[in-house]
Amino acid sequence: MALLSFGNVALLALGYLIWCVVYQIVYYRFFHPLSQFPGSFWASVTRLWIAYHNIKGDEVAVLQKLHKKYGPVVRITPTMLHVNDATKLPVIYSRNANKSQHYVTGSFGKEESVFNMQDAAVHARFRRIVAAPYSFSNVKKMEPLIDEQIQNWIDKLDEQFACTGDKFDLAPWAVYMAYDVISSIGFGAPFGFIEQGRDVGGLIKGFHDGLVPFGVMARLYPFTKLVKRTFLGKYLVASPEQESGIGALMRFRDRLIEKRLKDIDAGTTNGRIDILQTFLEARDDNGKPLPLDYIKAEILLVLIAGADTTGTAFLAVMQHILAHPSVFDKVLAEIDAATRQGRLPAPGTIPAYDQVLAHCPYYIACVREAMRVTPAAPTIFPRLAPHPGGLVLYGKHVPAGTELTCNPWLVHRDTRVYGPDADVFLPERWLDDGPEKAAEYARYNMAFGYGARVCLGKDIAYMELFKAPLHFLRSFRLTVLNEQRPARYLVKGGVSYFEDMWVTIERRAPVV
Ligand code: HEM
Repeated sequence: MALLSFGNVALLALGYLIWCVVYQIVYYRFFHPLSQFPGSFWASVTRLWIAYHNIKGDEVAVLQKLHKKYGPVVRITPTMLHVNDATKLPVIYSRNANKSQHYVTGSFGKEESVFNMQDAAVHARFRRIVAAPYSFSNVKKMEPLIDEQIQNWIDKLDEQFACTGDKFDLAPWAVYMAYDVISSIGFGAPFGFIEQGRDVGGLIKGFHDGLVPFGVMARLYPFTKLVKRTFLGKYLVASPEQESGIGALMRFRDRLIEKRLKDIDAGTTNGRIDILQTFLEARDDNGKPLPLDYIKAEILLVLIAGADTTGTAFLAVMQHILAHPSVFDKVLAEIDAATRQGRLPAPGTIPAYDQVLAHCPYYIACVREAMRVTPAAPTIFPRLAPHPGGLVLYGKHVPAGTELTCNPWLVHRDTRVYGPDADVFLPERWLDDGPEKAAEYARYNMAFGYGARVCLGKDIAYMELFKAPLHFLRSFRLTVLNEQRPARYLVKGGVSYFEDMWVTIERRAPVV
């Protein structure tokens, strides 16, 4: 009887807990195969270390410091290595590399999209099916839809701010444009961010609010998986019933899909070419339509992956150009010269993608350089070392199944590739270092991810970024209200965004 007293049971439980903690520390620090790799003590024994730095927002800075101290490979969780050598990207992100369980959070709902499918073979099968609407030839067809939203945006800014002289925060306004572009090419109609001049339905705020929980859930995945099996799971898995930002996005998506299905029944889709229609018309390898729940997951991904990221990239381009007066002058001189020579259309018309690419190399270099120095997703993207055999890094064996990751922020600052000024925003490097070096910069670029899982919306994003900031700069003369610090750059859960880019604008005189 005495043996089973409450005190003894509690002692037993405490003893067991202490044994688990001691085992975790001793095994992972001294006996685990990754114990041969350097890093912080706490990182080697618990995932709480990286979750803590992710919440604190200094994950990248801490990793950078560790690499300075220990070299190109450091251990950042008990089972994960971080590599800052850009030339190792093709090895780590090889075609058959599976994603790790870091991706299974439930933050985007129950159903998986191509983004969080872990198995490389399963992903390859689905990616083949859903890739068509993202192909460059399809994006070219969408160019007029993208132009329409950019022009609406410019007109609205003109009416609301250029004509009045009122100051405004460019940060949310850039994201408004990106949301309306995505909804226009994704579903055939803009959400109405530009027209209403506000965060419709709180989607942007909701998305930003969800970033920290998303980052933490991904980093603590064994714990996340465990909780998802309990009654608390419903709070971790996003659903349309939730009041969260993702819940709002899901409801919005469901309404759009419902309406589209009705249009299809009524025969009133009028030959649409948007992404939703392409998914609804897609067939799997057996000629069957894709399950509706799966289409919903892919459409949600378009909303989540495509708007905020592009808005951030737009603002990164602006921030760097504005912070460097010589770059600003050079960009405008190039645009104006191309306009005078008739290589770009008159300022009232948005230049075609091909025109910008052919006649504004310096501007294009600014876009590439801004995305190099300030990537929209400065976070970890873990893959598993291949089965069987694993791989070898700097002479050390990395066992199969080990999590390996790079981070765009850090590989883009690799002095082995970019030289001692890797930290500096220098668009000239893309032009003056010669075509071979530029090809090398492109080869080791991770702004859109890497390898077989590289961003499907890359061409859509480039289409927007090659046009919208350029058209904005040639349309308005800009005054930044806080020249010392044009904007605040925040990283939450591994995703970055800008706030407080206050400016005034006036219409630019036509180029003669
Ligand atoms: C500047 C804008 C963008 C950036 C920086 C960006 C970044 C990324 C990154 C880093 C990944 C890879 C994630 C990983 O390896 O786990 C990714 C994947 C993806 N992105 Fe983007 N993205 C952008 C715009 C877009 C747009 C506009 C869309 C769609 C309209 C989109 C759709 C996707 C999809 C579907 C995937 C998953 C691809 C796959 O796993 O096969 N993205 N994106």
